[in-house]
Amino acid sequence: MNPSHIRNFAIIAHIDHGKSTLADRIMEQTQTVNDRQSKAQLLDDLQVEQAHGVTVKSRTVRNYYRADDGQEYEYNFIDTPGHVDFTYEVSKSLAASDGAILLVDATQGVQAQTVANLRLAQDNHLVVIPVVNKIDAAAADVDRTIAQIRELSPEFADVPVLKISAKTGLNVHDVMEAIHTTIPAPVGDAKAPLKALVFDSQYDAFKGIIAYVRLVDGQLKANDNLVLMANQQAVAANEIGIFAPARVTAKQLGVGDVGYVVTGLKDPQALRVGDTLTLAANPTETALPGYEPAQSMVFAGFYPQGDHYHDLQLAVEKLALNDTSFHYRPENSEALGAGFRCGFLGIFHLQIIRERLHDEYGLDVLTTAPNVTYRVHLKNTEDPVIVNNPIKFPDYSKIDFVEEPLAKATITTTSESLGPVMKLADQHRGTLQDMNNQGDLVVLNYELPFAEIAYDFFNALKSVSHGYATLTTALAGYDLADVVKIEVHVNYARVDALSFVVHREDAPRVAQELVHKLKFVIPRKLYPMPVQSVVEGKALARVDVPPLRKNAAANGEKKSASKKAAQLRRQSANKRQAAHSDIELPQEVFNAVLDLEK
Ligand SMILES: Nc1nc2c(ncn2[C@@H]2O[C@H](COP(=O)(O)OP(=O)(O)OP(=O)(O)O)[C@@H](O)[C@H]2O)c(=O)[nH]1
Repeated sequence: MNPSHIRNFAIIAHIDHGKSTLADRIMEQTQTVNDRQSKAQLLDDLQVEQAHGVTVKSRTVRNYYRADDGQEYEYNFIDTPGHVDFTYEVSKSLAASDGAILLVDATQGVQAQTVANLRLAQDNHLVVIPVVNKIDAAAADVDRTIAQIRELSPEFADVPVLKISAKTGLNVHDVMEAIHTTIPAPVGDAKAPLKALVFDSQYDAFKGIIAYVRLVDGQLKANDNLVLMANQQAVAANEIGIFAPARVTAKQLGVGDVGYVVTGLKDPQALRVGDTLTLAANPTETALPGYEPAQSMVFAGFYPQGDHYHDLQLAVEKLALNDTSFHYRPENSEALGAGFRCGFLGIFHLQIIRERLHDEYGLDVLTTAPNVTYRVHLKNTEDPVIVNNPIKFPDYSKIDFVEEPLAKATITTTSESLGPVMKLADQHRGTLQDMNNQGDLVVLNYELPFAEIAYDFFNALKSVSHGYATLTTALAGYDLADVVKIEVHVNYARVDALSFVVHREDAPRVAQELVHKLKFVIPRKLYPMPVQSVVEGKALARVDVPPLRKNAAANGEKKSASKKAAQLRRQSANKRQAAHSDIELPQEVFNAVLDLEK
């Protein structure tokens, strides 16, 4: 299609404000999907997405729209995730778009993520169409929401704000029209050498790596010989096509088109999102700017259960290709053997990756307690040691001082919950930087240690604010931290995979809580086993895991024969387990560490 009739746009919004619902309506109105395909949510097809009701991966779909002016337009839209952990996915989608629809729920008004996503869109110089959604809902306050939108940015001061219900379809037609009248057509040179941005990728079991591309200049034809500019990797365009929303093959893609290339590459490391694809025979001179790689904020160990190391290796490689903000590298633990140290954008991201391993690869992994990256300065050395695995935390006698990452956290909340929210931030060592009002909401800027928000801060925030407060975070640098490593010894032997780092003042309390939790989850042996929390060489807390029950056959209690037999069976099962390895570490043991109030 002529580029003047193409529109590439993203839909951005706060979580649950209705992006996926609007995407479904757009596909219906353009007959991209027929009724038979029309499930409740067409786009959120990952199992994790349906389970949590949130979008995790961005999606791309091409639609053809016959506009009121009689012309046909090609609408490529990219549905984006709304959860704070997935901002990186949003910025990738925006780099492939020329405009964005900013959706605001009329029952909730402007929220923190609305503001954050609008900033991202403005950073990418996108034209933004403001839209109020859910006007059908009883609790909708349309006028207030419009007033809030106008306050958000001078560019909204006197543009029309559309009022729709994505659920009923009311006024969605106005959005369809605004897209071609407001968002600019892509600009590019069809005669120049091919220049295509790889903005996402996916691993297909049969076809290998599939690159999602947006063409900037030139043309791309099936069977072209291509090259990835970052590492000069050769790529054969075995198959090219578009998303409708499933993949549909095409013969050629032109300026402004969004589509896919089946690269034939099998090694998940071979392709980096953000790279530029060009023709091998006639390459473009300069690559596109690409993106900064996402920075992992939270780390945890993944270990296979049973004999599945290689399955886990393949699975994490493929997941990392599909989700470029997920990082991994091999690591070893004395207690658990070979596994991976994985980096995530946040705890919710960790949870999603675990669930995807389960749903998409049938793998259940043991997950060690998450932690942030510490900079440990040793005595008599210049450069700090970077530690993102507590096992590697240096011995306290060698440490001069430690620094931990600080987060700049922006909390948006209602004035009613201001008190409890500030108290919570205080309890988590937050320092208030500034505070201002945005309509009926209060925006608080805090600096607080990343470790404090890495665990359950978000859930606690939701609970003290009755679900209203939202949070966005960014790395603000590093700061001195008085932290210590807690080691767990079971039966006088250190279990390395259970080590974690806490603030010194919390150590005595956490050490006590931990051993009491472990008492009930460490599998029992025939003899009592001491469990100790050790900090800087001293045992701060101890409990004894009681031995397995007395021998059922030998005890003198009067019991019916069948009860005795059942008890014997249970007991021999326990014995078999105990004989297996010295100390077994089921996930519950790690959960005891995960659930601690640190
Ligand atoms: N009443 C009403 N409910 C709506 C409307 N649009 C969406 N919803 C509901 O709002 C909820 C969230 O909608 P989604 O489309 O899943 O929201 P989303 O923004 O895609 O959410 P994430 O993918 O999690 O970021 C769903 O229960 C929808 O049925 C609307 O116009 N009116």
